[in-house]
Amino acid sequence: MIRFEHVTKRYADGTTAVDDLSFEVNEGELVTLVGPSGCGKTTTMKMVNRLIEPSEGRILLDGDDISGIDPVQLRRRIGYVIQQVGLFPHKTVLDNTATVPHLLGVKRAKARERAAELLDLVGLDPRTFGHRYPDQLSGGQRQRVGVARALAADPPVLLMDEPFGAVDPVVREHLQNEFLRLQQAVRKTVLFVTHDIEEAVRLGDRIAVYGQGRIEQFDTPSTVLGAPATEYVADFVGADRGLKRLSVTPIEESDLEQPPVVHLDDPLPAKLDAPWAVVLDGDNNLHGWISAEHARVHSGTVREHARRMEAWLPVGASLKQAFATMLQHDAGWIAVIDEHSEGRFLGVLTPARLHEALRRSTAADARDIPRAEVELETVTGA
Ligand SMILES: Nc1ncnc2c1ncn2[C@@H]1O[C@H](COP(=O)(O)OP(=O)(O)OP(=O)(O)O)[C@@H](O)[C@H]1O
Repeated sequence: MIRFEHVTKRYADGTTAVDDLSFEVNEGELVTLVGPSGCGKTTTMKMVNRLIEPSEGRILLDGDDISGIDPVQLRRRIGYVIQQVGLFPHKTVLDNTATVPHLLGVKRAKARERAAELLDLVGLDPRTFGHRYPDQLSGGQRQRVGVARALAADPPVLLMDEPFGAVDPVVREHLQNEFLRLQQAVRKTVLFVTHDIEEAVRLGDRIAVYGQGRIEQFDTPSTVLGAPATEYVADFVGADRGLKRLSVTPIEESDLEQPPVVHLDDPLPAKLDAPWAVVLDGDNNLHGWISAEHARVHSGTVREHARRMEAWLPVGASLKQAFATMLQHDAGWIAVIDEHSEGRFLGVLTPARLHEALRRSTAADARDIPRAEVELETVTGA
């Protein structure tokens, strides 16, 4: 979708901001460009919409060399979101959002209708916010308007330059989560510049870690964290990269342990093969749990004695969420369910399994093979 071929940018004063850069962003993919200040991220991005022209090499958009596309035409295919949102101060939020489609010839009423939908999509109720002016919004709300406006012309490509850089960390995380949800719905091809490695790994399908004018590693967040290509990348992602990995590694079904299971209408079991059993209802959905000791000394049905289970997560949630849930509920294990089939119980995740999952995913990423096919022994060297 976006392809850089040996692109170099030298500024007039001799600064080489980008040096022989080649990489490709696939359709519908979100790639984050991350690196320290001055490493060439913004220069890279601005060459895509021809705000900056490369000195050497070429950039292709959907197979077309962009140097042959009229910049105005080109920018219609590319939404652009920057930190200083650049909203028109004298226009309402609704009109700010409707500006581009209106310029492109969409009738004003239709453009406003579309703008209202987009504001809704980015979490701003158009009835509350549509008629406000930019200075009547918080920083986070202004950023959302910026995103809505960039999406208004429905461009296939979005360029985002530190769009959430100016808001406090809590709002920032909120905006990031909203943006991820939005991206799942709209599936744009996104280049996202940030100097924050946390933001890069949270948002990126793949991340490009920049050194001076060059990409040091271009890979999935879990591979960059699990197997940094160079010392520089290892340093940049930080000594706590193991912790960061938790947040980008999902719980998979193959990670789960199968404990003893009883059903609500069963009589209390006199003996269990484990200190506890998971309790399911008639549809095999999670109900709760029961301890073996309790079952041994009482009588009646499971229903009368089962305890509710608070510590559960859907499959696909991150290992970090799993760890947090264990801590929050002071639980030695958590139940994992399939949200897509009305909460069917899939198994449990224990701390040992969590640890295995993390190690297995590092090894799989490093060797580019599916996680389920990696044996733990081959990782630990046992
Ligand atoms: N117009 C210019 N003329 C000369 N040098 C420039 C110009 N614009 C940028 N540079 C230099 O090019 C290098 C890359 O700048 P760029 O803005 O792409 O970095 P960046 O990674 O986006 O940094 P930041 O995170 O601070 O925005 C820097 O050394 C910068 O000083």
